[in-house]
Amino acid sequence: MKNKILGSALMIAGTTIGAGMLAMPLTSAGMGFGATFALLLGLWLLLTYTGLLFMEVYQTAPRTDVGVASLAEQYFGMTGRILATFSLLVLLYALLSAYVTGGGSLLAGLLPTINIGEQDFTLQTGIILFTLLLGAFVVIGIKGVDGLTRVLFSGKIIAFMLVLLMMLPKVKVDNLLAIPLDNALIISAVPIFFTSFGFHVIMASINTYLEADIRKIRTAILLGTLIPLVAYVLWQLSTHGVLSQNEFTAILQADPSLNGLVKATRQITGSEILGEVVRIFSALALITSFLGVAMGIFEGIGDLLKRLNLPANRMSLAPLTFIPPLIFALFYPEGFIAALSYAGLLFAFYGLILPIGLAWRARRLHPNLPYRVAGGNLALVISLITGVIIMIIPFFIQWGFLPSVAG
Ligand SMILES: N[C@@H](Cc1ccccc1)C(=O)O
Repeated sequence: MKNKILGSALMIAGTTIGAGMLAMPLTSAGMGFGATFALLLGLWLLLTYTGLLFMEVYQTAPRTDVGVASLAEQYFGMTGRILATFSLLVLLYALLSAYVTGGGSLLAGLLPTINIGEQDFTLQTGIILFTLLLGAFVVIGIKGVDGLTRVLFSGKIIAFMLVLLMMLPKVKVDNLLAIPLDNALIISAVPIFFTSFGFHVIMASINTYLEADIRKIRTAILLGTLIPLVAYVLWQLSTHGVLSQNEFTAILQADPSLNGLVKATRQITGSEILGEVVRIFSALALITSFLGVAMGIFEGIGDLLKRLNLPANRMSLAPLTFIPPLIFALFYPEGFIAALSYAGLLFAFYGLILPIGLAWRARRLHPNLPYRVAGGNLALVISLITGVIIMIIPFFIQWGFLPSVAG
């Protein structure tokens, strides 16, 4: 029994820790550790809260194995179902695009320069190779992915420990005390930090797996979100503490990508090995998330095609899953952070506004549910306002009202 709770907590932590974590140092390079820490705590609280809201609403589901789209239909009719389904699919596509651009950038850093005519195609080659190699596992099926994930997940933990072990002793207090270059950067970074705490796309599976047992799910959510919080704080402590703000932002200006992070680590610490350990850790984090999200799209589109009575086999699903993110990545090979910001926009809907709406309705219709998340209407309203603000931030950055973050 205990095992299932722990397993669920690890699934939540595994889904949470991904590209967002890697993007964090890039986006927070200019905002100092203090503000970074406060932002981490606030967003952790917010997203744990909405995770619990999903669970509160699940108490009213007719069976233990209904998906979030069915819950949305139960409370908001067909419109609810369509909005939930499409926001989820577009969210997953945006995430996959981020993984492909990020993974491609890391892989390209290892390739020799590839020129076609005058043009440098190294990055594009990295992107295509990354997608083909890993996409193949997804197309072959869940068995291949399960095996690969186990190996990679252990590797990811070991690499992370190594990064911390090598970086924490080099932390300089002066670097941690650096004040933000511009206070508005803190607001610009919110969508990325927010997306880093996302896991809510697996709430339905967790509910089914733990047989809708509220106490178990609650423990799994709390533990599963605390692990990423601790990991993020330590990761930010090392990057902010080691990479001095001025040097780091200067290197990122020249190369605002994950490869830039690797370069900065190598140059500032003077350690070739540390740079490569950061590269390996980043690659493993991207690959494990890529596999999970790609499978999610594969299944989601499969369901959709079947509902529309269209053929759903591997040969039709593979291009539908991988071509859209590949097109994005080839057109915006440096769009790692941009793709994550789009993901943040959709996730603000799926992970905040949707559960708030569902809980609001559920509380009116079933006032005496055994479990209710603390905070009452005030918490619902504050979270809703935060969700709307998070959705607006990327537009404000685009219109020049807010400074843009690296990438
Ligand atoms: N938290 C994940 C992204 C994610 C967002 C929303 C839901 C699921 C996953 C990451 O950092 O990569």
